[in-house]
Amino acid sequence: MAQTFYKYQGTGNDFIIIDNRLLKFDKNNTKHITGLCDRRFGIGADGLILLENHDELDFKMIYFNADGNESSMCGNGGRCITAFAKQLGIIEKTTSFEAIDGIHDAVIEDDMVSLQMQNVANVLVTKGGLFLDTGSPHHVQIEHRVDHLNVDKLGAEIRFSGLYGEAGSNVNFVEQLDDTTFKMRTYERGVEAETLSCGTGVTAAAIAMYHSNKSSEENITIKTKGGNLNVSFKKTDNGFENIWLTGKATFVFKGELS
Ligand SMILES: N[C@H](CCC[C@H](N)C(=O)O)C(=O)O
Repeated sequence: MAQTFYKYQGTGNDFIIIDNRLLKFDKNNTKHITGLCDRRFGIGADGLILLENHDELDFKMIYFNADGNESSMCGNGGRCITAFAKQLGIIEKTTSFEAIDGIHDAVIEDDMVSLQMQNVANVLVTKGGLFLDTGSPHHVQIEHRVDHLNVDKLGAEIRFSGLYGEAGSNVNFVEQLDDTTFKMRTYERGVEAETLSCGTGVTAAAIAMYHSNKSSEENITIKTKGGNLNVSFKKTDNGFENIWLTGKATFVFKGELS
């Protein structure tokens, strides 16, 4: 029987999402996942997400980058799978689900989804910027103007520089607009190109801007090519807690895998 797929986008970060509660999808077929994510020979997406059953929670999220490899947490994907779970009738307005970095709560209101992110204990100084892990690893550096940057080139140089070992890191370029607003572009590991937004990256940038005293607010708006995202958090003695990533998550179309 053909498998149905759903295409979602969260502020321009786009995903193929599949209801895999019957465990029929071959997670080890990297070539198949890469093919589905290919923008010419396949459906086209930055990543592929599986929704599976969980013993106690509403569902489990499994995330693959467009390179076909299972990856670390995807913030925009977490927002989109929440909207997908509502579309399937698994949840109403709130949920708790498990992802690779732990348990996430989320709240959905119309097409806006707020996703709680894992706490962040450390923000490290690195070559040219800051490094932190918000469920995925992120290099964050401040630029005067991000619009004119060659993000694919600069991002790849940092991502493959060895600065972050074999695993590498996502790379974020941030421009300050005012005390609570920043513009940002991201080179995404595993997509190996600029994406229109990156949820864990936006979260990292907001925290990095507060950490470096560029903002004094615990509620920051990040403008990305794909749309605006909001990050709220609480600074505590243990770092950053009660971190919420909020933005639109939209169903685009559904189809059948051949
Ligand atoms: N490419 C990332 C995972 C997806 C992150 C991004 N799509 C998000 O919304 O957080 C990585 O390999 O670390």
